[in-house]
Amino acid sequence: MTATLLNGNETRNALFEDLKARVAALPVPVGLATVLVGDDPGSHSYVKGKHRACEKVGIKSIRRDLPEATTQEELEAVIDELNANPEVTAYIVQLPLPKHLDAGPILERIDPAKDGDGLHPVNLGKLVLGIEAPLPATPRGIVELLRRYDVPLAGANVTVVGRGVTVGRPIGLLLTRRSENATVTLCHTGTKDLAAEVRRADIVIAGAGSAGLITKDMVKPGAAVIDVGITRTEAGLVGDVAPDVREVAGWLAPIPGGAGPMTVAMLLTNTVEAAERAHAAV
Ligand SMILES: Nc1nc(=O)c2c([nH]1)NC[C@@H]1CN(c3ccc(C(=O)N[C@@H](CCC(=O)O)C(=O)O)cc3)C=[N+]21
Repeated sequence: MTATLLNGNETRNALFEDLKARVAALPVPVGLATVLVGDDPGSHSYVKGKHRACEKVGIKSIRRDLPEATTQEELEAVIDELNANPEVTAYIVQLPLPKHLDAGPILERIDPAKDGDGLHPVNLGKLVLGIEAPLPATPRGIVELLRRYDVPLAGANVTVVGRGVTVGRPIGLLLTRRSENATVTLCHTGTKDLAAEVRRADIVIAGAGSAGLITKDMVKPGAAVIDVGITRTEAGLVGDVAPDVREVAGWLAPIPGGAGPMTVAMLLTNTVEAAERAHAAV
């Protein structure tokens, strides 16, 4: 028995079709901007993917590519410009920023209504409170992927590995909403017995960024396993989930082709929803 593939590429394509129709139905143009500082090859490749996605959906894409030597003040001025720019429905600042820049004040400066990532402090606060707002893109993509494949969520025991702000911290907030009703355990480097926590999970979400951390012996037969821990090596992308896990898992969202494409789909979904909200408000 080998795991059913949770196909993020196919699911993204289906979501793009839906978004394309929603963009076409809006009386106003929709625009997504990216801010990229420096020349990290990984970041360049991700940003390129986001612009390619915009093209497919009919969203105007706007790029602000800045040199490595950009100062905090210069970057803040770009944020202010994008906040004020009526062509920009939503945008993201590609992370990580170069070491001399302080990401916190930059991310807080983004207009929360234009937050493509759903990671602005105000929007994370709204998620805690259950108030509608842009949702964290990767967690939202994971929940959507599980739903599309009918992986049971209500009452499921979910073990999340990794407490990062983009995945591990917020995904529990999504999965424990009444509409999802899962029970969530958050594991991290201080967890006493990681193998035991993973072994009792119906769903494992691995976003620690530690290549091959989740091994076959740790996974309950039939469990759904979502790999979100990208490590770039000479040989290519490696996930947190060891390749032979597919022999025991019931479902597997791999790297590549799982949560990554879903993140891009949800960035665009947040953008279209921001346009729909802005339109409804006038
Ligand atoms: N402000 C910000 N927002 C982000 O959403 C953000 C970020 N910064 N910094 C970096 C991470 C990483 N990330 C990915 C998006 C898509 C794929 C993706 O589509 N991956 C393909 C493979 C792409 C490839 O081959 O490079 C896949 O998994 O199939 C992966 C990773 C978004 N991030």
